[in-house]
Amino acid sequence: MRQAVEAQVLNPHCLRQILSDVIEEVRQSVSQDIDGAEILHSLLNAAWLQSLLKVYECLQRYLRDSPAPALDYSSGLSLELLIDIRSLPSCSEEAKELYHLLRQPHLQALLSAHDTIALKDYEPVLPPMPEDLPDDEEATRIVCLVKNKQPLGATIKRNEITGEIFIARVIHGGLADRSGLLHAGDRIIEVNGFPVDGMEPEQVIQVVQARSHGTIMFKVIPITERPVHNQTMLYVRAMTDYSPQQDPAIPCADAGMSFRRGDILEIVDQTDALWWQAKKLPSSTACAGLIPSTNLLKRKQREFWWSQPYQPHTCIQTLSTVEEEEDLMAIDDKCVEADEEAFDSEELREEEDDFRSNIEGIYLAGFRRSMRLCRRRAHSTTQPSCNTRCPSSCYSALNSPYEEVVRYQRHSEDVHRLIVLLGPSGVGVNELRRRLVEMNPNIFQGPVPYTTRAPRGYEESGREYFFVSREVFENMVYHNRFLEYGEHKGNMYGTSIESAKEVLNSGKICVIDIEPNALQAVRTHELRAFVIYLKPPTLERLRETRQDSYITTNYYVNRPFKDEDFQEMEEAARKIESNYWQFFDHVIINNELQDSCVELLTAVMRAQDEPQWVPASWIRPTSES
Ligand SMILES: Nc1ncnc2c1ncn2[C@@H]1O[C@H](COP(=O)(O)OP(=O)(O)OP(=O)(O)O)[C@@H](O)[C@H]1O
Repeated sequence: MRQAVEAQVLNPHCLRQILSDVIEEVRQSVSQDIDGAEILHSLLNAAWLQSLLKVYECLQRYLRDSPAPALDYSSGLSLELLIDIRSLPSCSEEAKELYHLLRQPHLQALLSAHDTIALKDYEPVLPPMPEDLPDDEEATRIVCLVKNKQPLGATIKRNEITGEIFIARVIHGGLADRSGLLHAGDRIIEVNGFPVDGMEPEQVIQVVQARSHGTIMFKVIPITERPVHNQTMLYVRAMTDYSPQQDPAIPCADAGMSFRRGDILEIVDQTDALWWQAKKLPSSTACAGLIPSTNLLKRKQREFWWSQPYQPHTCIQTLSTVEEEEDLMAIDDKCVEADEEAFDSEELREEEDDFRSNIEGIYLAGFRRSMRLCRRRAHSTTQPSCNTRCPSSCYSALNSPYEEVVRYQRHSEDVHRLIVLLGPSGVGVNELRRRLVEMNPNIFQGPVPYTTRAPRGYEESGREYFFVSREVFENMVYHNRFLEYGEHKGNMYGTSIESAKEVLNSGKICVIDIEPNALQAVRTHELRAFVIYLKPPTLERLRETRQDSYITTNYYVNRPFKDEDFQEMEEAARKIESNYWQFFDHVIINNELQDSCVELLTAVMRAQDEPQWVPASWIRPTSES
């Protein structure tokens, strides 16, 4: 067998046959459960290997046949033909088709490429090798790079004692990297014939940039031992904004990459402890950019905290301060305290509103006004008590500037992902949630909330609410069983984790709306929340679209929107976005109601059926989560 194989290898056309024989043999090993056979089988079966073999066969055939071009002026010939056909007094259908084909830009490009190869007219012509090369060829290397519009893709540094210039890093996917000839640690002796020892790095760059195109010749002493790096693929979600142009510490601002909170980054190189290389996804460029490492960014964030009052413009933007958070809550507290009695006079209308949540015998739980009003004063479980439920996963996302993410595709037999809607008060969260549930109550459902208030005559426990005693409610709070809860007119209201899980376990898609500060409670391994942010449109569009809409305020059950309401909504949206944008999986600008409904439905179905980026800890839960 071995001899036969060796004989056949000489004949490249048989390679594919040999490969398929080997695959067959390995397949038998797979069925015998032999260790490693499965990996080998999938490797040998890979489409790229088959393609590679085809290319190899073509090249072999080329070597054997040594084809020569029949002519080297096919573009000119095609032009002559076009002129001839056009000058014909009348032409056949075939001639017309030929004329049409020859005029196609793709065919003209192909003919032009053919002529270039036939004439061996290769660009650019590299300069001749310098004559004064040292005898020891290993000691120096001459590298000629052809410069195009792309930057060189390497940064340099100077040894302050010796004045020698070294390549500090090679940017992944850049010109230098793709050449495979320059490496971090190589010492540069000359650039385009100029000795660079003793020069400042900026002067060296000027020499490099002096030629905007053509070739750049480096004489380098290659680093003797190149470190071997086993780079692992890492994807992260940025939890902060970063701008290299505003970062004085970056080694080369032009090589830096800016990003915004929520951007997904592919980290392609972590060899440097301070500066990583990354690409923003979806990426259209092969070249990576420099970004600060986790440790460096954390350090910058700490420095930012200390210098905040004095340094308004900075390269990073961190999460909100505690004061800002309190400010968001303070407006509601003031309003409620100012006119607590106004609610009593609206009691009847509140009940009427309750009835609207019953369509054709189906009760839509969780849309009650009392529940909505109480949430404005809500205390999120994430504040004091989350520590016991998710000690690291809740806070790590807030503390770490990058959150590791993985691509997750829900299996059809898995429970659905929790759908979370949030937005500034009045933007339309309830309206859209209600419309979604009403669209198909057999698919979409909200969780049944808990309350300590007494049931009314028509209410049933487990339908509108779970009616529990204050003692039971407080016990649930103590055990972190609420995603969020609050108090309204002396009664407690809350949405429990179990209520949401119950809907999910029944096979339905659970749709809830929460206040932003409860976000960390839903971003867990078990709920795998998909967060949809409803953003208000411009003030102008709000005025136009909300003419027949009503706002639920702390004073009035329903009243038309005023301009101040729209301004407050915009302001609240701005604060939510500046604090929580990185957690949004999808953003809907709630402009036209009908369009928003369609977009919501599409996003919800995509969340369930298409791959999404989710925190890696959801898929590889740590012992704490
Ligand atoms: N795109 C829209 N165009 C016109 N009116 C809308 C639109 N979206 C919502 N509305 C209306 O705006 C009003 C407020 O909406 P909704 O009650 O859903 O607000 P919300 O975001 O739930 O705020 P809150 O939690 O304070 O009640 C309702 O009358 C609703 O019908």
